[in-house]
Amino acid sequence: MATVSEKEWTGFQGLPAATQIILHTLLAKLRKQKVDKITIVLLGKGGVGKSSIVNSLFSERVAAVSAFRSETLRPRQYSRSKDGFKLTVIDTPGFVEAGRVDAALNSIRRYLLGKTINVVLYVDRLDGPREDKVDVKISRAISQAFGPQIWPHVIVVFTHAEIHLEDVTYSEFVSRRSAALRNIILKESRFKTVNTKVPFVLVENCSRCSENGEHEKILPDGTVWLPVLFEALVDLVLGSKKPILIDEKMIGIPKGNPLGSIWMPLVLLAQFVLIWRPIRKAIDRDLVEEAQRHSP
Ligand SMILES: Nc1nc2c(ncn2[C@@H]2O[C@H](COP(=O)(O)OP(=O)(O)OP(=O)(O)O)[C@@H](O)[C@H]2O)c(=O)[nH]1
Repeated sequence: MATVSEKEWTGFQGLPAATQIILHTLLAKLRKQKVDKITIVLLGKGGVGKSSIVNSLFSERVAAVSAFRSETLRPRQYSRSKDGFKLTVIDTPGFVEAGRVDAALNSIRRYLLGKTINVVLYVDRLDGPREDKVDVKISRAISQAFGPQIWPHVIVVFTHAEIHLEDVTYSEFVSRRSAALRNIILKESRFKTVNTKVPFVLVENCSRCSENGEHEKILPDGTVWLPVLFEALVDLVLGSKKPILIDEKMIGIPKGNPLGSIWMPLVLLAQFVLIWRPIRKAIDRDLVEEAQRHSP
């Protein structure tokens, strides 16, 4: 059973004033379109910063984070409300172990069954070596687990985005990394909507991240990333992407065994012809013989 906590979005007040102004504008935009709630699901490998994103989004330490062990052993749902708007974030355990997609993905999709979501944040680290083969497996697994229709709801989030490079500029590095992952997603997802690009956002969750004069966290190129993340969320939600219901049809969890329902009458008929009819005949024969033996 998931832990559900729904509280006032108090962390909002702790955000830098400039960020609050942008978020107020975004909330007004949502209100205008009569959107009073957004549900986000975080997916990705273990230790890439999913729980830290929950904390960054709420600007409050709601999810446990550890550098040494996985704190999210099962999906957990957090909600915060502000001025009639409710933000729900579902944190999930990493589903890739030693480069392989593991059973955690199955438990995640079962947890999500019956839930309506707006956005999936597919999280990976920007730093570190590229693992195209693993990215292929993850993209394929997400498509198989939720169906290709999930992809228009996905934003790729690269964490650990405060990196300092020597041989290449920051923007070049970011565009190479994002293009590589996007291409993999487009190829593996069977998501072929023309002109659709999977959006991506850069995030730096570290509390020691560089700041601008307004105390907003910034990336090496000066981007204030938290408002950019919220803008991407709102753009996706308002960009005619209706919320998606994770139902049995979508995730392919069968209600029963269809093969069983086709074959069962034949199995019963075969049992009747091959087993019960001969037994019944033998019993009738025995009864006749028994009656003949006892007759005078
Ligand atoms: N420098 C830096 N550290 C980060 C960032 N995001 C997360 N971390 C650190 O990475 C470690 C793992 O972060 P989590 O948020 O627990 O990662 P997770 O994906 O939720 O991990 P699981 O629970 O194993 O799935 C923690 O020590 C975080 O402080 C980031 O953007 N930059």
